[in-house]
Amino acid sequence: MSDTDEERDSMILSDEEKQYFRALLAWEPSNALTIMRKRSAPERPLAGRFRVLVLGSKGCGKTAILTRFCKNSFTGEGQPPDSAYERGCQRRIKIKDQIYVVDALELAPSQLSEGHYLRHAVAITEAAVLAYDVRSRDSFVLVQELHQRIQEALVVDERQHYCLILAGNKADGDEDSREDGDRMVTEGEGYELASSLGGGRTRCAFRETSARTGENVDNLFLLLGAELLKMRQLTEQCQEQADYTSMEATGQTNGYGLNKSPKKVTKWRVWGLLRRAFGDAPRKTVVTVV
Ligand SMILES: Nc1nc2c(ncn2[C@@H]2O[C@H](COP(=O)(O)OP(=O)(O)OP(=O)(O)O)[C@@H](O)[C@H]2O)c(=O)[nH]1
Repeated sequence: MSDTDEERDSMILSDEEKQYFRALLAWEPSNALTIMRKRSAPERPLAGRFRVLVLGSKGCGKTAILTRFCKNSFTGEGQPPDSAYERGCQRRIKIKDQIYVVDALELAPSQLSEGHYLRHAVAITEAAVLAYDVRSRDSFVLVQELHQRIQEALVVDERQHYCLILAGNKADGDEDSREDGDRMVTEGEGYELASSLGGGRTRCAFRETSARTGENVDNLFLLLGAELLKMRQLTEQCQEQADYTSMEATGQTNGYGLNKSPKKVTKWRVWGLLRRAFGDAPRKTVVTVV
């Protein structure tokens, strides 16, 4: 490969972009202490880490969701967001008595217009919160586009997993208040979209959230975390099965006929396992909407 090809393949990033992704990849607890929500639980060894993207249209409440998740506060409707959380935050969560760190990263809508940003962000994360504003039809439409673009950004790797959760934010209109009249997307439409993003036997769900009241905000990340653990376990099992089948096949090449090499047989068996677990997910990736 020539230098020019290499340059084309690699991302050309501005200093600010480099800083952003570097911070994202090397975010150590010491850096995050100032912005991490203080927990009273004693320090325990980490069982793992989840890297989660938070995407959505301008003003749908991405920073507010992160501020609620990491600091358990809300700056107030119409107020500028807490700048400490504009690009992401980090927080520990507990799943089945184990402690995990969530690295949550926000991509600004301006960054979404540049394809390489989203591609790179998807490549270094395992899951995304697709947020929309229940008072904005446009934000709901954008979420569908984002889903499509994430699919395109996912690397062609049969073992890669990527989980999604839909979040219909600002679902805090009081029945008697003006806000409820502002709602443009019903809860039913949210459920419908979530199931269309899944399909087959893939579990489809979504949550309506409110960064203002805190409703379901923690749940978004807990659900994603639990789903990622399941996906990791499944990937591991598939890998083990693939290794085993590969070894088996190497010793019995005669049994597979002319058109099926041991490698192909292994590939099909792995696919069989994934399909059995998740139904007819897209061919290239396993995308789960929890
Ligand atoms: N009522 C209500 N207002 C919210 C909620 N979440 C965010 N807001 C308000 O919506 C506005 C935009 O919130 P942000 O968190 O800045 O939205 P964002 O998606 O990060 O915006 P960009 O970074 O510009 O893309 C702010 O005025 C928030 O106070 C919510 O759950 N309920």
